[in-house]
Amino acid sequence: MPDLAISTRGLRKTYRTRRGRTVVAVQGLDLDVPVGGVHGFLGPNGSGKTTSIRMLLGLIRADAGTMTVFDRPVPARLPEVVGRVGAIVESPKFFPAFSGRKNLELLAAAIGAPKQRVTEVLEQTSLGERGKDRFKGYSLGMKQRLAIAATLLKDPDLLIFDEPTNGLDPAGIREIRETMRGLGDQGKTVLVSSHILAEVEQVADTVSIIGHGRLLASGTVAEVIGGGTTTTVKIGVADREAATRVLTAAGLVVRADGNYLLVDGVEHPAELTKRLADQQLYVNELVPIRADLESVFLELTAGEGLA
Ligand SMILES: Nc1ncnc2c1ncn2[C@@H]1O[C@H](COP(=O)(O)OP(=O)(O)OP(=O)(O)O)[C@@H](O)[C@H]1O
Repeated sequence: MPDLAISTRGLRKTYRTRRGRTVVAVQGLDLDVPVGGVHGFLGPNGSGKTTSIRMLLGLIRADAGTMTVFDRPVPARLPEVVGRVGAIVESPKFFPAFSGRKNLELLAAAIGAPKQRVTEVLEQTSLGERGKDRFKGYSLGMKQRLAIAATLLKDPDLLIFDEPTNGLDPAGIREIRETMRGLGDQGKTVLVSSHILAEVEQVADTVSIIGHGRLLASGTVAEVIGGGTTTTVKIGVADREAATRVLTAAGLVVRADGNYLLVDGVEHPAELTKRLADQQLYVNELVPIRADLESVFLELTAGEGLA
């Protein structure tokens, strides 16, 4: 077993809504995050990611279960490790009229971080040149990177980012991804939650997939992809609409891809061609696509999280 930055066992949290309804947000979550590298914490909206992160950070109390951060039971011994943890759970507040650098200098002074750290963290988040510009002129991606820079001030070993790319354009998403990859490569542990697999697949070393507050799969990206028994195939067929109807009725997930169809969850491609041929629909091209995390995710979380 590798060294773990985070470990939870049987973690559980129930909310009571104002109308008296009970919502089980996290139900018996077992999560292991190895030390070093980027770990994707993945699940559909409402699957319990934010709730789990808030419990780990001691922001809300768990109903049951155990958690450790760097082998210390939390929340009991959180004070011993809190200095090694940086998190962005909600967007921090910065002064709009001050530059990014000035904002960071104020924060550094408040937490007792050396002033030269500010230059380092601006570099680490590729904000170096724009550090002297006013915060209010920053793009959303730059604001988010400044938030990451702020968490880096105290040089934490574990960084926790809850949906850091929400609302960003593709360029902003790429910048955040590169920042996370850089941190992982330096030996930091980065836990990043997301409901969008494509974003995390490219950057994560290991992943945990959750649904309805429970662990559905975990391991290296290759292990999780390899664990699926089915694959995605790309097919060319003249009447795509009719083919979609036939395949959907057979329980397969069909997506349009230009003049082709992508069919997820295929066990035997031959069966698919036979099914279509039975309806006088003839496949003129069939290419098995490497199983990707997206199709594994869709399979694992089918029907999950739509509370
Ligand atoms: N304060 C609360 N009171 C009542 N129910 C809540 C509260 N916070 C979260 N929930 C419910 O708990 C479940 C898990 O929510 P949570 O925010 O942890 O999921 P998530 O995976 O982070 O989703 P998202 O990606 O949408 O943030 C959802 O059904 C949500 O509606």
